[in-house]
Amino acid sequence: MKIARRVEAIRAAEVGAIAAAPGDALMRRAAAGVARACIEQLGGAYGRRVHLVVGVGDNGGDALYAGVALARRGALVTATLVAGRAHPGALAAYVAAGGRLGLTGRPDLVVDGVVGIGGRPGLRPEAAAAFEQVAGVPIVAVDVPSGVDVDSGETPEIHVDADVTVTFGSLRHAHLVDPAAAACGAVAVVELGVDFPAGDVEALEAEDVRLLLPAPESDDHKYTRGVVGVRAGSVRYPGAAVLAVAGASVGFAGMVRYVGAAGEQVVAAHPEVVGAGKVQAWVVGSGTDADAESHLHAAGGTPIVIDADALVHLPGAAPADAVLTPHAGELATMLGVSRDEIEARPLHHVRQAAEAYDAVVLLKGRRTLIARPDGRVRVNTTGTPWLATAGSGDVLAGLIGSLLATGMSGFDAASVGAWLHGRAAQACGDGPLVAGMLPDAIRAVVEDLFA
Ligand SMILES: NC(=O)C1=CN([C@@H]2O[C@H](COP(=O)(O)OP(=O)(O)OC[C@H]3O[C@@H](n4cnc5c(N)ncnc54)[C@H](O)[C@@H]3O)[C@@H](O)[C@H]2O)[C@@H](O)CC1
Ligand SMILES: Nc1ncnc2c1ncn2[C@@H]1O[C@H](COP(=O)(O)OP(=O)(O)O)[C@@H](O)[C@H]1O
Ligand SMILES: [K+]
Repeated sequence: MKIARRVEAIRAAEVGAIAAAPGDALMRRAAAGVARACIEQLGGAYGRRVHLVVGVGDNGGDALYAGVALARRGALVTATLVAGRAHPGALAAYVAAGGRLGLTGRPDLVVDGVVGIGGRPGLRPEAAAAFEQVAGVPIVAVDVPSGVDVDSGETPEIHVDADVTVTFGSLRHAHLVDPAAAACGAVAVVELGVDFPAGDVEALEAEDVRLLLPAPESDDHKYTRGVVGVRAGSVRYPGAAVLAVAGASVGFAGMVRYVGAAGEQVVAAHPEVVGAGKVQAWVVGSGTDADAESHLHAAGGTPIVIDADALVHLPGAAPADAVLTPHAGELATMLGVSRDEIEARPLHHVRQAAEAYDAVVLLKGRRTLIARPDGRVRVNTTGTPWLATAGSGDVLAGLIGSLLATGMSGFDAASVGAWLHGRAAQACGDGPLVAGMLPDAIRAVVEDLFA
């Protein structure tokens, strides 16, 4: 599990280690990790031109000590001190190692050491100008891309867009949560040997998913494995029914039931699907059009995935054990704000919705977020932009429903479902895909996990 923590928790955990380490030892260790990432990015150090953009705090100190390590390996290192001064010890070591001040020529790589966890969102004009001078050159950010809001993952002001971000000891929220995560590029964590407390934002990895996935026991039968019921599709959108059922039919539940206007199309595509009856979980809403409200009421009180058209028919709180699966536009309608506001502050809004509806809320996007009413959040890090295709959300709703039917909690079902769905898109290759390809790919991903 990848765990991201708040700045305050990280600072508190590091106090002891900083006091115990002699001189700038911790900073030098952090800087060694930054230098390694630069060398990796450049394919070597000797003769490469690296430019440091340096702020007044310890973040700038990290950048300068990284410059020392790079200069010792034969790189030609220059630095702009955006406030005209910098961490004294690091600056002295930098100058002693042959590092120069001021920019000369076009560098091969830029190191962003303006601010880290001590920074306020935005860049002062001198910092912004320093990056403008080297526009288009790849950037390695120290700790976080300067200018992002580290705890909220928001980017309300101008900020650095990095290719690689090197952080220390623990991920911060900005490394996982969009839009800040999109500004980080690839993220590497340098170990500092510090113990951190639990965090409230996390991301599943393959091994976590494998451990959470349901697998049938030898004495199971189809009813003990769980039955999922799908109320999706309509005369206008029969395909949504077929896709939601396809997502529900990847094989986790023992049986899939379908109730709705597209029964013929569903059975033609999935002959094993049966009609109304008892279920352990419902999936309601994908493509249900005007029938959404009646389906929502008819589904009643089992664990339930509420998707698409059904979301707007929820009264104040959702039914018990509900997983709501809006995209940004749907969440905007539910919360009475604009889509732009949701996209600018997804972590804030997904938590607000989970609390307001007293339900697990999965907000779809590049970095899908899954929130519980108590504020705990999982971020999905699998997927490709090709997944943004009509009907892929229907498959996801069905898949989550089938996991719920096996007895998984809503939080686990939603986060495991999102992980598999995204990994399946990656397995389809770096090229176009249609939603109908996902169910087979999900099966192959699960087979790989269990192999
Ligand atoms: N705490 C630790 O254990 C370690 C911290 N390290 C580094 O130390 C950093 C934190 O250092 P600091 O606490 O000195 O804080 P920062 O270096 O992140 O920035 C604080 C300084 O920048 C100024 N500042 C704030 N917002 C600004 C803005 N938008 N534009 C320009 N200047 C701004 C502030 O006035 C302050 O002086 C971490 O991000 C990390 O890079 C590493 O050396 C590893 C160890
Ligand atoms: N830029 C992106 N990168 C990766 N995945 C994305 C991106 N945009 C959307 N997705 C994913 O694509 C799916 C789209 O779902 P949704 O918007 O409900 O589509 P539909 O309603 O057509 O089924 C979601 O799983 C979402 O997380
Ligand atoms: K930085």
